[in-house]
Amino acid sequence: MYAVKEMFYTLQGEGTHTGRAAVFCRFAGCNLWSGREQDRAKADCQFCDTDFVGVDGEGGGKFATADALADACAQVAGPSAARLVVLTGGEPMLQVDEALIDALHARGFEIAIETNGTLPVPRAIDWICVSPKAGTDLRQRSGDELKLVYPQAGLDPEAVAELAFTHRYLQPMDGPDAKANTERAVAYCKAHPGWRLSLQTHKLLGIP
Ligand SMILES: C[S@@+](CC[C@H](N)C(=O)[O-])C[C@H]1O[C@@H](n2cnc3c(N)ncnc32)[C@H](O)[C@@H]1O
Ligand SMILES: Nc1nc2[nH]cc(C(=O)O)c2c(=O)[nH]1
Ligand code: SF4
Ligand SMILES: [Mg+2]
Repeated sequence: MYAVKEMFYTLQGEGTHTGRAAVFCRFAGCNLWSGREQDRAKADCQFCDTDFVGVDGEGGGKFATADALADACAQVAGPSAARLVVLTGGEPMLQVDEALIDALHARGFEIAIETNGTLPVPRAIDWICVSPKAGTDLRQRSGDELKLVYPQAGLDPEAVAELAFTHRYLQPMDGPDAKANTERAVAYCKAHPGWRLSLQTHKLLGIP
């Protein structure tokens, strides 16, 4: 059984594939925060911008089998739509398994994942984006893109710069200090050109 908060068709807003049409499948639940506001201050990840609690969002629900969930992803995309699916959450690696990967591939999907890296990701996934969180145990230490939310107290970019990722991004932390965080991220990228800036362009556009 898979618990999905919401599923929607939009443009990837972040990272290398910014601007690419994709189905987003947002799994319910995370191992670094309950998702309840009253728990945020004591959570392992305190800056989350996402509601991943429950299965009540648009296109969300409980899916009994991998085939049922993959069929739903195909339906959200529509017949002529892009065959890219982004598995996110919450923390998708709490639920993603080989059966789902196979079922999505069988329907012609290229599979990308957005993960906090605390759980290993199967290499059968086509695009692995890891976004490490300060103070957590990073187990997925390689992949296609490293997307560090910046700044994070206790997690300097230098500490993860040598990990085996093809692309490295700083993504300004959204929230009350978004403007200052963006300025700091710009300055860091200028001083350390191995890092590029990732903006959350869907927020700028006002799309999901
Ligand atoms: C909501 S998370 C879900 C996937 C996974 N749990 C993770 O953290 O990577 C999706 C992406 O949004 C980023 N993100 C979450 N809150 C953010 C914020 N306040 N500002 C900028 N990026 C944020 C995460 O770091 C991650 O790259
Ligand atoms: N458009 C859009 N792009 C995204 N890239 C990563 C997202 C996420 O929440 O994982 C996200 C999202 O929520 N919307
Ligand atoms: S790990 Fe990801 S989903 Fe979980 S609380 Fe942090 S940003 Fe949100
Ligand atoms: Mg998001």
